[in-house]
Amino acid sequence: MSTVIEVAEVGVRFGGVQALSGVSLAVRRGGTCGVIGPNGAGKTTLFDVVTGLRRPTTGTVRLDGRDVTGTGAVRRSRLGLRRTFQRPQVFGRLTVLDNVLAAAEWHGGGGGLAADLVAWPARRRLERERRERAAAVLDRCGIGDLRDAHAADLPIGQRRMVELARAIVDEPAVLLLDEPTSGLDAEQAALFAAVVRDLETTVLLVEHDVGFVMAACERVVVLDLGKVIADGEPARIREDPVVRAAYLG
Ligand SMILES: Nc1ncnc2c1ncn2[C@@H]1O[C@H](COP(=O)(O)OP(=O)(O)OP(=O)(O)O)[C@@H](O)[C@H]1O
Repeated sequence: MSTVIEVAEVGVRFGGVQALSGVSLAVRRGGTCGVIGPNGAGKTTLFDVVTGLRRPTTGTVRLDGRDVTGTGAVRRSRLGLRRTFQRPQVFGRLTVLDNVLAAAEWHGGGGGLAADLVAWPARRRLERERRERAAAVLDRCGIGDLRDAHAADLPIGQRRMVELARAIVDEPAVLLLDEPTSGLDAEQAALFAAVVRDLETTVLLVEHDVGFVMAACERVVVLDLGKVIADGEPARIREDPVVRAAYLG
């Protein structure tokens, strides 16, 4: 099984603070990996390095075998990387369905008015398929009945589900989730974990809620003081004495 996300010997230094040192991890195609660790462990910094918001001081990042260490966030998104944010980013004035449609790529092509007229039936079919795809994703995320609501009127938990629907509607190659459960109630968190587990996408997530990470991820990496102190299956991580001492207590 090939590796899609590969972080090799990454170090990040902020002045006198070594936020990450010698961090390596690899996520296989279709795998779901969660990163946990106490406050200040370096989770956000690692996330920013993978999304392209921060260039590491040392080490390399590869996406699907391609070295992207010096590649910006926009270009990484063109390579099929999508992310969500700690505060959900949605268009408040648009309906829930339109939020997802705005994120769903339009494969109908350009060509102006003449091309529009000639290709009209085919484009109408593509548009219908796109709407069906968007509606199906909303159902999957448990917000199908909210399709006509304005995103701004929704509580944060539902807005987070809208953001997830937007992120997965095009079945991205790689999905990064930053603190996905903040604002979710227990039922929404369970649904979120189930949706993420069923994705064929390769997923890396950073999260405080250890229970969620154990439920949603097949792999867990534990950071402490900028270093990987454990990396393995949830059951093993839960029992790991080093992790218990540093973090789980
Ligand atoms: N821009 C910055 N300038 C200086 N130091 C920083 C910067 N960003 C992070 N740090 C430091 O790097 C270390 C790792 O921070 P980071 O935010 O990555 O940890 P974290 O695990 O995400 O923490 P939290 O769980 O609190 O969000 C901390 O010591 C932090 O103070």
